[in-house]
Amino acid sequence: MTLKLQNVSYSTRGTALLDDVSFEIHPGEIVTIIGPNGAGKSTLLRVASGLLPASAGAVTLDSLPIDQLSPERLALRRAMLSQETSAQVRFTVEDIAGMSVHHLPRQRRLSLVAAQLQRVGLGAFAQREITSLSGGERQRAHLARVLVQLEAGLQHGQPGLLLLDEPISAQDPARQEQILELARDHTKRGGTCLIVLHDLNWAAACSDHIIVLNAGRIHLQGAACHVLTPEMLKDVFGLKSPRVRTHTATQRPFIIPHDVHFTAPHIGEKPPCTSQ
Ligand SMILES: Nc1ncnc2c1ncn2[C@@H]1O[C@H](COP(=O)(O)OP(=O)(O)OP(=O)(O)O)[C@@H](O)[C@H]1O
Repeated sequence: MTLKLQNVSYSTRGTALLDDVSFEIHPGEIVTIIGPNGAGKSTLLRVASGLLPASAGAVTLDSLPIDQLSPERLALRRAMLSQETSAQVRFTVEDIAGMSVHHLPRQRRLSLVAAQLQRVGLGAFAQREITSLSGGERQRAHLARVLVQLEAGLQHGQPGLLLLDEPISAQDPARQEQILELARDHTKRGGTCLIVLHDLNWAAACSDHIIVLNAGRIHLQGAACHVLTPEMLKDVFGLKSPRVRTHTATQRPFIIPHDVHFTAPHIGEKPPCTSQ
């Protein structure tokens, strides 16, 4: 599934939240969007998913204008994990994960749900109420729902578009790795993936292409090594003294976000890492 945005803008109540955004994602690729709070990342994901209509420009999925796809056809082609995964209602985890495929025969639905709950580490949680889960578990229950939707769509054609808005924000380090591996598995099968990430080192590690969004506009886009520079980190994120190194094994950049400015006031009383 190829996603293409051409000169896309989005405004609401006279405020421009996205301005002239263009990029493409092809099957097999992970593209990440990074940018400061309020840059427009979630808005961009919603416009790319067809949940919000672009005010100007075009969004297409395999050359089809997204606003011409019925909700049913759209649901077979793309699935999105939103940033907000709070739950007030007393659904079970199994109910949540199966929400997008309630129209399928029961056995088929349950087997799809069981497989995806297993993949996100919630195999034993199917009958738990969603309200009883921790924040990280709840986020993974919703991820299972998204994966179920994509698996169901697979029966009707090629692997779809996976849109993830901060999918690792509530996860411990091992789960962060696991979730980004699930995204990579999706692209290895020919799927397409667009992810919003705040963790710049994970963005460096997992992306084929990075889009830096600032104040609704694309500031820069390209490979991690071209995008994640000290200049960009200062200009866009306002970091005072970022350092960028290159991982010797992967040749990808990694960022040390702060230097002596952050630690200096605390130095003096006790060195942080002395042996006993
Ligand atoms: N309905 C709306 N009306 C007015 N402003 C809005 C509306 N929705 C979002 N905004 C504003 O648009 C900007 C972009 O919001 P968005 O949620 O896309 O940012 P983001 O980059 O995802 O931020 P974060 O990193 O904090 O999640 C924010 O300043 C937000 O307050």
